[in-house]
Amino acid sequence: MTTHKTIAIGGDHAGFTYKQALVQFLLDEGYTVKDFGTDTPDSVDYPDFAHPLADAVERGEFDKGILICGSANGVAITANKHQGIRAAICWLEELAALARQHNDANVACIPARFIDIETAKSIVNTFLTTDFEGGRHATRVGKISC
Ligand SMILES: O=C(CO)[C@H](O)[C@H](O)[C@H](O)COP(=O)(O)O
Repeated sequence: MTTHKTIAIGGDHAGFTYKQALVQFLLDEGYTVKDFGTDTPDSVDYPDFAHPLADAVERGEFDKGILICGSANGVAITANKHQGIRAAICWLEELAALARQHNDANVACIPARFIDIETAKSIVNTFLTTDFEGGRHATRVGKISC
């Protein structure tokens, strides 16, 4: 269970089934969730879903974002085009923790074709329950935007 947090989630067809499972997982954990789609397993283009989610997270409408595609590369590349987004590809729980602790990541990108759904749930949980460490890391994060 968590303090009430609002989560944006989205992805392409390769992430569809994982997105559906993760939405239910997040709701069961007590989060408020907005699903940015896609809404079917039919082939789509990941930027069409990653950009609107990144815009909304960048505007502060959500505490964190979760993006899912086959390798996570496409959604990460797209989301990181947004100045206010720090999107990290997370295929291990430890990488999700470090993305929060050291990089203050606000979007986790999940490679649906390379991990199982229970690992994906654990990664998302770790990402959403790990705090930024600040200190020396805050100095570095402050230098990211050009
Ligand atoms: O951008 C990607 C590759 O890094 C994503 O993993 C997409 O999900 C993938 O390209 C979709 O591939 P498909 O053959 O069109 O299903």
